[in-house]
Amino acid sequence: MTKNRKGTLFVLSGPSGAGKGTIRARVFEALDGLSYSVSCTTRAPREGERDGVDYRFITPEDFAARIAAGDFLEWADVHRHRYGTLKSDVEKVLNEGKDMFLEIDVQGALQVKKKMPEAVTLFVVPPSIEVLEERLRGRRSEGEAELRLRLRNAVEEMKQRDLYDFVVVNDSLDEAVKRVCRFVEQRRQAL
Ligand SMILES: Nc1ncnc2c1ncn2[C@@H]1O[C@H](COP(=O)(O)OP(=O)(O)OP(=O)(O)O)[C@@H](O)[C@H]1O
Ligand SMILES: Nc1nc2c(ncn2[C@@H]2O[C@H](COP(=O)(O)O)[C@@H](O)[C@H]2O)c(=O)[nH]1
Repeated sequence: MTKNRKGTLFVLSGPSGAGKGTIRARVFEALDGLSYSVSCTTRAPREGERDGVDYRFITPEDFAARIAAGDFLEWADVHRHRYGTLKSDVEKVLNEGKDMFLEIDVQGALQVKKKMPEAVTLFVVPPSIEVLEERLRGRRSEGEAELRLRLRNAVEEMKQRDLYDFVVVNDSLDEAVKRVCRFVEQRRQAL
């Protein structure tokens, strides 16, 4: 039987290093029928990242052209780079009745909620700034200046958490994944 309802858009947000990507990967293993929106970014690929899988890596010129063309559902300058979600990707998946996850920063999440109040927003909080720093350092993905910038931005981003539909503290990963899965399932069943 084909579903004629639109899919649900889940927006996973929170500071860099809070664990969004880690939680999302585990939620996708646990739950069926979720799609992921591959964002565009002007940042350079990290070791192991693949174009079209982790991000669409595009030039600042291409990014600007896409803004001018109105291609983005949301976009933002985050930690000195640009990131954006393509409207066409989201519309296609939701119109097929499938549920989709975005994994984006706070500015982007608030833009989406304004345009699509029916979107469901989730905020991942690290147990503390000290633990966030440890985890970011452990990931070894940024140099010192970029890491310090991400930590400074985290303090401001965390002040926005009350604007979200659901907040999860990522202390024990298993617990955080369980809570997010339970919340997503409840939202899916409520429709
Ligand atoms: N509950 C946890 N306990 C210990 N380490 C964790 C936990 N959750 C995530 N991590 C580790 O913390 C680091 C940051 O996690 P992750 O990359 O998922 O964060 P993120 O929010 O997606 O970051 P970004 O926004 O920069 O992409 C990773 O090395 C990850 O393995
Ligand atoms: N507003 C948007 N933010 C995005 C998007 N894709 C990723 N992000 C966020 O940017 C930071 C940094 O990411 P990183 O991969 O360089 O560590 C992080 O908070 C991401 O969630 C997007 O399309 N729009």
